[in-house]
Amino acid sequence: MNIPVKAKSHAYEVQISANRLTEAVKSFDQQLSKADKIIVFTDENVWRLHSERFTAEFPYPFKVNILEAGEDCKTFESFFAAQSFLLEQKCTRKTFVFAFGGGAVGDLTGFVASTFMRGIPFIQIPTTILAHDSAVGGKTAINHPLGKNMIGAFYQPQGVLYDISYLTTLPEKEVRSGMAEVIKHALISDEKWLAELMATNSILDFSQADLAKHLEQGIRVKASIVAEDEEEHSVRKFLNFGHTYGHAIEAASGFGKLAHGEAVMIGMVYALILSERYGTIPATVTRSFIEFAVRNGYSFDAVKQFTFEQLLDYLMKDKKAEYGILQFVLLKKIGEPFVQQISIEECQEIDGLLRVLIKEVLA
Ligand SMILES: NC(=O)c1ccc[n+]([C@@H]2O[C@H](COP(=O)([O-])OP(=O)(O)OC[C@H]3O[C@@H](n4cnc5c(N)ncnc54)[C@H](O)[C@@H]3O)[C@@H](O)[C@H]2O)c1
Ligand SMILES: O=C(O)C(=O)C[C@@H](O)[C@H](O)[C@H](O)COP(=O)(O)O
Ligand SMILES: [Zn+2]
Repeated sequence: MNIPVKAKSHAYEVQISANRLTEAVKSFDQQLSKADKIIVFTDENVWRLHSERFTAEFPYPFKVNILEAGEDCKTFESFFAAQSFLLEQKCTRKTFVFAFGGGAVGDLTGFVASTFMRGIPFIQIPTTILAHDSAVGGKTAINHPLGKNMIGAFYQPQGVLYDISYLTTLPEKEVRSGMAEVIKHALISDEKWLAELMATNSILDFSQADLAKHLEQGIRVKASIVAEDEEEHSVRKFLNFGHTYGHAIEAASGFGKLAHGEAVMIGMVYALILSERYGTIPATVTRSFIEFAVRNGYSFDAVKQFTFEQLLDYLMKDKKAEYGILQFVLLKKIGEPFVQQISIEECQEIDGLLRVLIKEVLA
């Protein structure tokens, strides 16, 4: 199954398959056979679990750069070390880079590729559910201690080779994190799809076929938005649903403590409460959404660990903010996102409502 991503700067495909990595990589033979070097970036966990299989399946000689796992690889230090690695390996503009891992590996690798000698080609080989989102659309970045994804570039991969048979080793926490972005794609695009997800007994143990169906649907939502607005001037903001408050919680917790999707889930509840006020989302929907989240093991404990004042500095660094005013992605109804400016006073009020609601639902 190939899904086209017609980004303005560069069109490419997401190839979704199972147990077909060799064929997928070979589909780039024309470019790869001309490369002077092929470098694979991965992380310590992915490499521990999959190096043998990957090496057997990858059809070209390559050198590997093993990164620290998780957000620890999205740092200035890791960026610098990765550039040093490429220089030490005598890489040039004829070098091709692969990102074999989750969103953290993909974000770091993409940013390194975008800046090494002002840009060398890279391909994403995602290994997490979450990466159905992160590997597509060309947002690349590292974190700054003061804020999430603060330094980065829009830089599209040459392709995305999503062999979902590599997902079977994911721990439950990462399945949950990844499914949060699937739920986000449903919330911003399709009421029926969201209802189907919410009616599922557990979203953590889909069969491979059902999971593939949801991932494909999520990728289609993302691809069509990116085709319309690659650099987030308009509709791409919708993909940030739940991220303004979510990123603040994620950054305040210390990168890597909460998985990205776990934080986004909290942020999506915050955005739903705002959507009751500015859209037509009934309060009952927000409540059943929290119940659905709790049923599937999402935790809201992180909210209690911070005061609104502690979150505010991070909130204000949201990249959608304009002239010091925060912009939230909200829903008129499920599947109909829009962007709304919200004052700091109102943000604080909603933060209070979120805390009360969580307490009530969990009681
Ligand atoms: N660029 C984008 O558009 C975009 C979109 C969403 C999220 N993101 C970013 O992506 C990152 C989150 O991505 P993620 O959740 O994939 O995280 P990740 O890359 O940190 O992976 C999560 C954990 O799972 C492990 N892992 C990866 N694949 C595995 C496998 N197959 N089996 C077992 N363990 C495996 C990793 O080693 C890591 O410990 C965040 O930094 C977030 O900001 C970017
Ligand atoms: O692709 C996008 O656009 C997104 O916003 C997808 C998000 O899921 C992702 O977490 C993204 O990295 C957030 O971007 P940021 O600009 O808020 O850092
Ligand atoms: Zn995200």
